[in-house]
Amino acid sequence: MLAVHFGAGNIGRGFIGSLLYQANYHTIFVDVNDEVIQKLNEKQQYNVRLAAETSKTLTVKNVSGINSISNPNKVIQAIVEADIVTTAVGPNILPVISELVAEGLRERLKSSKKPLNIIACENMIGGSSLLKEKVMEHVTKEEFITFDTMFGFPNAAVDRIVPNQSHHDLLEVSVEPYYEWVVEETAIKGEKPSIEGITYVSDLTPYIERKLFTVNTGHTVPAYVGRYLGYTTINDAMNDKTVQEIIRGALTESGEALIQAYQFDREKHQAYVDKIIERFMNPYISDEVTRVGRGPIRKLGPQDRLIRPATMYMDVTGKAPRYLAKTIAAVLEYHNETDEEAVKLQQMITNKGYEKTVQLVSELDVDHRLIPVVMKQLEEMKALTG
Ligand SMILES: NC(=O)c1ccc[n+]([C@@H]2O[C@H](COP(=O)([O-])OP(=O)(O)OC[C@H]3O[C@@H](n4cnc5c(N)ncnc54)[C@H](O)[C@@H]3O)[C@@H](O)[C@H]2O)c1
Ligand SMILES: O=P(O)(O)OC[C@@H](O)[C@@H](O)[C@H](O)[C@H](O)CO
Repeated sequence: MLAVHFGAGNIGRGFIGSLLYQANYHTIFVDVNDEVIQKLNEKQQYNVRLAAETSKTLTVKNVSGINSISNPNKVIQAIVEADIVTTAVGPNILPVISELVAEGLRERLKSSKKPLNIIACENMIGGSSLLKEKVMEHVTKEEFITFDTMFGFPNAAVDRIVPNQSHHDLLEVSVEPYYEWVVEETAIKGEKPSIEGITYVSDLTPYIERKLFTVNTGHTVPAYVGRYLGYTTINDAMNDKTVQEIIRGALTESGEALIQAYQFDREKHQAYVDKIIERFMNPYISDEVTRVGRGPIRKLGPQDRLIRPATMYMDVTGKAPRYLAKTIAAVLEYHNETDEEAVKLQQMITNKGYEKTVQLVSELDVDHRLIPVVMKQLEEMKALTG
């Protein structure tokens, strides 16, 4: 069995790659990082270490790599032979890989009648649907129906904290023990991939929203409020009383929105929140606030982890989401010269001001009630820290 996985980064190697190996796949990683690709081909294996009190190590074998810049034809051939295609490249890169995926699928149709599923494992709503939309932009009208019939793009939710790595061995990855991979069964074409660790569901929406608006919403608090307060790691930020108050408050607000939208059981949802806070405090993982805070413009997007739960909360309760607004205010104060989106956000703020910037990036109506709530929290935050 052959898996082609785009993105040999943290979650690619540390999560998807390890489950594929355990399900007896040979995984070809496709990446633009030549150093990682060369090492994968040289070693053909790597270690995944569980960051816990009793650390266990899994050696992931049967792996190789292709550099998609220097060897696009090899990627196309790999897609021809694949039994599954997965991605973990980041939401902004899905459009970038779409043409190559389309070429691979087109080539496959010349010699195979076997359906194929392409699963985007990204932190976003509708990741595989977006990839499908972008792939279809490279397909002719005549090809469209065949592509649509033969190739499934089931959406997915993936959860495992995999920080940036700094091991002597370039391929080694430390990961938290917890994981969850939920896939939309109804969009599968042909046989359902048998991979232990995947939970198939008929409607992914409650799962992806629960994950994104709890794990990722929660994560923004130690990242942005933590950075504002001068912390560099998530663990250190999580030990701060202000961060603890804001994370509990923000997750109560997003929780209320989710509970009312999907009729989640309150007690079970609270247990889910408590478990997540515990995961953020895992002393065996060191995660940087700049990794978790990367891409602040994406994170202020209309469907993403802050704006969407904040507007859902306002819609269901009629109240102002104080803690989510505080966190959005902290995003507006996020400075990081090495993060392109952070630089762009600050340039927008300099040119257009806070209010216009938040309105533009969140795509909220100019008179949306959330905007003054965020501005009020921003003022309070600045007054507190002088
Ligand atoms: N790290 C986590 O804790 C975690 C958990 C769940 C989901 N995710 C999601 O997984 C995705 C990847 O995150 P990550 O943390 O692994 O990031 P990462 O930066 O470690 O990995 C991304 C990889 O994609 C590669 N890449 C970039 N452009 C490419 C291209 N054109 N073709 C092929 N590969 C390309 C990069 O070189 C890199 O190796 C994101 O959507 C993220 O939100 C991450
Ligand atoms: O990957 P991002 O940039 O969307 O979000 C940063 C973190 O919140 C994220 O990577 C989490 O660690 C992960 O989603 C946990 O499952």
